[in-house]
Amino acid sequence: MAERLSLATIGSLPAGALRVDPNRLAIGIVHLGVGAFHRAHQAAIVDETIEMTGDERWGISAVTMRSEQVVEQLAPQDGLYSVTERGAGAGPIRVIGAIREVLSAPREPEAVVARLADPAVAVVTLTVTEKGYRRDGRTGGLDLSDPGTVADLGGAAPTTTIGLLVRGLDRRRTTGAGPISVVCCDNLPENGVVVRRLVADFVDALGAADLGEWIASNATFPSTMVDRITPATTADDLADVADGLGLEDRGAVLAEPFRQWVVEDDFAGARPDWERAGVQMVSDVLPWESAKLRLLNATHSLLAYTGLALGIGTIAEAVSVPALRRAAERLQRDEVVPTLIAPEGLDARVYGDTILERFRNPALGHTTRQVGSDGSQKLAPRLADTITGCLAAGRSPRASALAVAGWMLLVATGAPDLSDPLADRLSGVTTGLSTARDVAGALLGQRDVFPPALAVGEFPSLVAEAYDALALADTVVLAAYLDPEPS
Ligand SMILES: NC(=O)c1ccc[n+]([C@@H]2O[C@H](COP(=O)([O-])OP(=O)(O)OC[C@H]3O[C@@H](n4cnc5c(N)ncnc54)[C@H](O)[C@@H]3O)[C@@H](O)[C@H]2O)c1
Ligand SMILES: O=P(O)(O)OC[C@@H](O)[C@@H](O)[C@H](O)[C@H](O)CO
Repeated sequence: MAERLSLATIGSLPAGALRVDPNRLAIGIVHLGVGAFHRAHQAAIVDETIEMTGDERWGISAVTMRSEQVVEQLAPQDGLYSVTERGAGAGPIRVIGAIREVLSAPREPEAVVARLADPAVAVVTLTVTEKGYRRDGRTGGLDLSDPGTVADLGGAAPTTTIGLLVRGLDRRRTTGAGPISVVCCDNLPENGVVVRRLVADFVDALGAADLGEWIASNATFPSTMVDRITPATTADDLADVADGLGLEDRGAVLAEPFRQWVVEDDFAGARPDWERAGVQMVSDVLPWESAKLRLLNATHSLLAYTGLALGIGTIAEAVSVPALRRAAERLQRDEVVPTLIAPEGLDARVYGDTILERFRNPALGHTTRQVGSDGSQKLAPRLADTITGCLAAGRSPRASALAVAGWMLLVATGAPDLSDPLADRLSGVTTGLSTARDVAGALLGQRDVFPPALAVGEFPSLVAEAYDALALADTVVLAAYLDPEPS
């Protein structure tokens, strides 16, 4: 059994794997939600920025919001872990030194609040998944009936993302710790605007006007577009990494070589010189976010749900099935591209093609099940603008309807378990319904999942048609659904 990666064993690492000296770094960033994606994306970019600039203020305090597993993975390793790139153009393995502390919000909330209020901390980043924000799907604001939020508002030790964040902001206010920038890195449209609103909703519900004024003058919430396909690490991956590294690394992550981070340049205080590591600082992120969510994430969801319906395990396998590839191309070329305002200089069709190429990466093993999780939180942000745009332009959004139908089929049949926070209620909604039209009508009518515009007009019938085609699990039928004979 190989020794474990830690500060004590870095002397055995392959030459050049660790590029910054972890012992020299101060903590300047708090990250909430230290999952695989943060480790492969923001933390890796921070590490590279420190290497390129020599600015040692930006070590990361990484906070787990729920599971202790990541603490068990990273704390015995002094925060060190490796990033392995997989696929064409993969670079050498890199050990990341940027994470300098690992905290557990459920176990030590006061330590997290104290770190958020540390005057040396100027940036908070977040990847807590779409459901981690506890929004009311109908209004987009904070769900004030959520039990965790209710408890946080009542003054309990905070357990929710927004409750914890607000407690930290309040501590900064009362201690004069200085301005701070809150940088959401979850796949949500206008993610900075979303988090600003949720924080404001929480502060309003507290009735804390002073805090609200302090936040307005001292905190910013830049929106960001984040991109790097990062599957969950498997036991086989860990064994491969140990072979390459010569040390056991239980915190290892694997990702595609591609990565992109577009950040709204609206910071309240200092920030790392991320541009040196290729980050795009822009005045308006929205076109970038829309293009990515509507072309990449929506196509991902389409392949995940149709793939699951056909019993296909990975995205790379799904995109190689001709009928599913046709569905992906149809979604991108016929439904998204004509209804999207692309960022200046981006050819949306070429962007879509490169995304499909990335999905084909056979070395990633990104499962349809992982991509398909939490569908009730993801479908509308990824597809609603495309569907309404097509309907307004007289286009038939057949591929978008297929993605929605695929999700509905899984909800109605209950298999596999996709860990959706609304799973129980939604499967109850479909109990006893026997026709696709009834299932489509009932689920499209869920106001916290879909906007009202999708429940009227031709869209429900299209979803029902797609549902029937997909339920047969026959690629010939699917192909005929996607490209019907002209009547
Ligand atoms: N994995 C990717 O390819 C990728 C790419 C771009 C963006 N993202 C964004 O990052 C998010 C996390 O992805 P990941 O791959 O790190 O997933 P992960 O499962 O490895 O980590 C999820 C993190 O979110 C936290 N979390 C989950 N539910 C929560 C809740 N209800 N409240 C608070 N925290 C909660 C977990 O504790 C964990 O730290 C995604 O949901 C997405 O928004 C992921
Ligand atoms: O991470 P989620 O759960 O929001 O979505 C699943 C995938 O679509 C997503 O993680 C992509 O891999 C990622 O957004 C690529 O940058």
